[in-house]
Amino acid sequence: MIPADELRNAKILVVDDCEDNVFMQMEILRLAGYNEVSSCRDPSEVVSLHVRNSYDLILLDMHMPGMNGLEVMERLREVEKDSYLPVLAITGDRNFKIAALQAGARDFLTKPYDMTEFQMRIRNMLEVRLLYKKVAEQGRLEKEMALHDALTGLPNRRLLVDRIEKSMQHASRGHNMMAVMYLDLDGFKAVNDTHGHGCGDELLKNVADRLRRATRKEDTVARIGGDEFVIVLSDIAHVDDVLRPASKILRFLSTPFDVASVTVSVSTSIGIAFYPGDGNDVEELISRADRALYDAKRGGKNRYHFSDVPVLLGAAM
Ligand SMILES: Nc1nc2c(ncn2[C@@H]2O[C@H](COP(=O)(O)OP(=O)(O)OP(=O)(O)O)[C@@H](O)[C@H]2O)c(=O)[nH]1
Repeated sequence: MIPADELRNAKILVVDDCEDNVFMQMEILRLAGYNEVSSCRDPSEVVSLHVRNSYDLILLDMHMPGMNGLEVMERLREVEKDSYLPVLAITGDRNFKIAALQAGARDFLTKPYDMTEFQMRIRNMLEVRLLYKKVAEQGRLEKEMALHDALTGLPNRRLLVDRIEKSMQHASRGHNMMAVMYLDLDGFKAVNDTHGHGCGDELLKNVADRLRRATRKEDTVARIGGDEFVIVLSDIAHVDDVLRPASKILRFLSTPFDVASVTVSVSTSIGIAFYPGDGNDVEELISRADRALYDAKRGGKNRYHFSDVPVLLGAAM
């Protein structure tokens, strides 16, 4: 059920060209305890007001000069993204009831209306509207959780695959390159072993923040496992477009972290693969970057290693 204070704070718009009607409805709503009620006497303003304020309920008079309630609803449908029109149609003409419902109104009141009926219908409509919003928000959160890592909030492997695909398509259209950087922290296990798993978790969150800061907004930073991260770099035209962020990341992550009241030090090794030079599909690119990462680890850690740099970037280096 919807808590009473949420109902009282629902946003309501009264639309009627007649000042007396507006006054009376506002009074009834005020007496019923609703705090967020506003009004409008010009039907042509309803859509822009709704876009700005996203009302939970619009009490809409059907007969207004210039634009009737049905026309207002038609325009509201164009802007209402989730196709739920929170409209309670008010009409003195019984023949208008069906047309109003067909146009998308959730309920109607026929004038003259009974005060109690007016209040009950408003309450019922608001309950449904607010429940609908909760369900939609829950769905959005679940979708978000399915694509993000719970600890750091970064994209997970599923979303990463999609981002790499899009970046490859973008590179292909622009006759450009993109790069996949595969990172694995050096010495992370020792942090867990010495300071505990909680401290290790905090460190991973701090690493995620620094990686975000070391990259551009349009790049994707994903966490795909324990201490493993992947970064997608789009619009690569020159080797410097990769060398610069790679060096920055090495520098950022080898700077000590203050976590859980201790200072800990790690570094990172990075393997880098390019599209189209190193592969033409997502899994191949990730696996080439992973192998390059292995070479970086074997080469002494705290460094980056290209998958196939001489072939791809010979001219640029
Ligand atoms: N705190 C924490 N630890 C994790 C998580 N997931 C995996 N781990 C641990 O992370 C460690 C990763 O192992 P390694 O990559 O071999 O550790 P490392 O010391 O960085 O090894 P090198 O890469 O060789 O330097 C393991 O000890 C895992 O148990 C997590 O979500 N939180």
